[in-house]
Amino acid sequence: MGTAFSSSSSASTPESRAMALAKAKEIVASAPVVVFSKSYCPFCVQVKKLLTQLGASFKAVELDTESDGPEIQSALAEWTGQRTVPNVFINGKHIGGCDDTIALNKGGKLVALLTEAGAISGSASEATVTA
Ligand SMILES: N[C@@H](CCC(=O)N[C@@H](CS)C(=O)NCC(=O)O)C(=O)O
Repeated sequence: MGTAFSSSSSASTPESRAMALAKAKEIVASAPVVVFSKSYCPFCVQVKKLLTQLGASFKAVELDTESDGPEIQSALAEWTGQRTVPNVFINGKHIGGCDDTIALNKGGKLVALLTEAGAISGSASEATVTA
């Protein structure tokens, strides 16, 4: 019989939520570019491909392969208001999802952000400009 106080190993508690949020923030601070992703997500594949094509280094965290992936995803939703993946951060700043990242690139702003963050070396981005 369940009670109002029954617990299970997967129940989220204020403590486990705080830990997941702290971990998400630690990951975001650990690299110039972080993509919270799921390995099977086509939008994630697209964003990772774009960053790779721009010559940017990035850290991808595949939430579907991490044991605490669901907790991290919930923490990200609480923190950024975005529950979907990809969830992209540049220089610690929340950028958004695939659409947002592509829009920044189309608007000509993504490379500058990536360069400022140190994810692309200046010469590499300039090397794409041909005579
Ligand atoms: N418009 C979003 C689409 C992202 C999206 O729909 N992602 C799916 C995975 S393919 C998602 O996060 N679904 C909810 C979930 O996996 O919990 C974007 O541009 O990033």
